[in-house]
Amino acid sequence: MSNTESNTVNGQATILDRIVAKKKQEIEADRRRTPIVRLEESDNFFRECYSFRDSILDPALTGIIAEFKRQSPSKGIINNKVSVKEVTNGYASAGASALSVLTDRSFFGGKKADVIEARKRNKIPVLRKEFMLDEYQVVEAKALGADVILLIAAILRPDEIQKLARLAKGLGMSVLLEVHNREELDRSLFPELDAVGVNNRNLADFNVSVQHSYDLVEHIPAEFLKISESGLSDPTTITELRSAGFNGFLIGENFMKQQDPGRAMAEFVKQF
Ligand SMILES: O=C(O)c1ccccc1NCC(=O)[C@H](O)[C@H](O)COP(=O)(O)O
Repeated sequence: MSNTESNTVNGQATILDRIVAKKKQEIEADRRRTPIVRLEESDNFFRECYSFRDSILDPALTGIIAEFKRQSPSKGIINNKVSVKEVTNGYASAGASALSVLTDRSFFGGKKADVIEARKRNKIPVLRKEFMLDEYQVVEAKALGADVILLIAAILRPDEIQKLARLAKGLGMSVLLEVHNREELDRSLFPELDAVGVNNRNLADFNVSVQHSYDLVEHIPAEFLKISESGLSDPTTITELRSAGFNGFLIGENFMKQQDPGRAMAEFVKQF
C-alpha cells in the first residue's frame, strides 16, 4: 500500500487505511492553520539534533527506545493518568537511548505538544512517532524538537520514502524506516536512512510475532542500525535479539501499562 492506494482485509478497510485517510485531512487543516514559514521560525527549528546512531550505540545506555503511548488501536486506553514529563524523565533515568513520542491524537491520544515537552525535559534523541505522509509533517517534526522521524513502508511508495528521508536529513534529523516483511524491506532501502525497524506487529490485523525480527535481520544491510519494534515484554527476548544483531528495541505498552512506566523500565533493564 502507498500513500495513494488502499488495502482491505476481508473486504474491510484496515486501521492503516483509516489512519491515513484521517491524517491527510489533518495535514491540510494544519497547513492552513500554520503555514510552513511559521514552523521555520520556531526556536527548535534551529537546534542541532542529537545523533540517533550515537545514542543507540552508546554502551552506557540500554538500546531501548522507550515510548510514551496513552492508547492504541489494538489495546484501547493503556495509561492516560501519567504526564510526559514524569514518564520521559523516568525513561531517561533508566537508561533509555531514545524516547518515542506519539503525536497522533485520533487513534493514539497523542499531542504535538508532547514532543515539545519531551524535548525540553531530556537530553537524548526524541523520535516523533507519526504516520508521515507529507513534507509538511517533516518540517513540523523539526519545529517541535524531534531528532528522529519514522517512515512506515506500508503506507509510502519508495519515491515518497526517499523524498521525505532526504528532507529530514537536510534538516539534521535521523530517519527510522519501519518494515514488517521482506517485500517492504527490499523496496524501501535508501542511503538517506539511518535505521531499519522491524515492526513485529502486523498493522492490518494487530498480530504480534517477534519471529518477524529474526526472519528479517540478516537481510538488513550492515550500514543501517537494526531496531526491533513492538510486542517486547521479556528481558530475555532483548538479549536474544541483541545476539541476533539488533542494536535497538522499541518498547511502549509493556512500560506504559504500569502505574510508573519509568520505574517499570528500570526494573526491566536490571534483568538483561
Ligand atoms: O499499537 C498499535 O495498536 C498500532 C496500531 C496501528 C498502527 C500502529 C500501532 N502501533 C505503533 C507502534 O509501532 C508501537 O506503538 C510501537 O512499536 C511500540 O509497540 P508496543 O511495545 O507493542 O507498545
